[in-house]
Amino acid sequence: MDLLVVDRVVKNFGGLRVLNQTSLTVKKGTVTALVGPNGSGKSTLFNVIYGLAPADEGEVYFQGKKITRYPPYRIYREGLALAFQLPRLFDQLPILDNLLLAAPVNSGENPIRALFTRPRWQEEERALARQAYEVLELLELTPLALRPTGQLSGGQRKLVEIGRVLMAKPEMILVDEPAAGINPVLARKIYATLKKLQQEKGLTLFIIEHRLEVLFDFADYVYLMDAGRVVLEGTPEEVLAHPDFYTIYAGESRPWRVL
Ligand SMILES: Nc1ncnc2c1ncn2[C@@H]1O[C@H](COP(=O)(O)OP(=O)(O)OP(=O)(O)O)[C@@H](O)[C@H]1O
Repeated sequence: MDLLVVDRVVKNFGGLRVLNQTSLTVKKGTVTALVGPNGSGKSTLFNVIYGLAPADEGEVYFQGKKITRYPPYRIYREGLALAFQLPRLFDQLPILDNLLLAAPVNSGENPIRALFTRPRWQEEERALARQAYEVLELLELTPLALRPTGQLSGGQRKLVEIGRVLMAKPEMILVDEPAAGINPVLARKIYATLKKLQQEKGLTLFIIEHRLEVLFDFADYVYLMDAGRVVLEGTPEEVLAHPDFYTIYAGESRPWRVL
């Protein structure tokens, strides 16, 4: 089943056409990769999908519903979340609090209602704490739960950002460069965690990444973008074996591929 459908999307910035009739689909329960040279339009496509930049033409559908001109908060409520490349976290607060603050609004936050519905919001708070600890466990961050988020490494911050997004129990997450600036061992750990989310929680992941040597070991399907268009697609093996892949992607032959 196609969870996300991008249909002939056009996005212009001034005189520059950044997305040029971009079309692709993401199947439910897959890890799908979006790769391409710098400036090919990958992040712009994520911004259009997530409602941060309105499309000039074309449509975006999520679970069969047209979401093209929805604002981000409505898209989030529909079950599609974006994990930012530079995590937006409260550095003074512990990891646990960052997760609790990311949870959808609950009845205890309205002081008048809270006065009359105490048992209910207390139970909600307990359920949220249980959920936050489940997320921490899944990301193997439990020992750091009470550590101020500002003290974490870049890779750990990315995991907390993914945890923050998981608190909304999304169907699908757009992840922009989870391994950027991260050492190879931690990059692999982040991808192993993402794969675990797919396998254990049935999550669908759509990931932009330049670290192909890590990404392609975990992806089920790959789209290669160039100048605002999808120019190649298939399994990682099919895409890597295509004679044009390296020319389009890097303009040279496999310097980064560890065989
Ligand atoms: N808000 C904006 N205003 C003007 N131009 C923009 C804006 N956002 C992106 N662009 C331009 O759109 C083009 C595509 O940018 P985008 O960030 O989508 O590419 P990308 O494929 O994600 O690149 P990278 O791999 O380097 O992150 C670039 O030429 C960029 O300068």
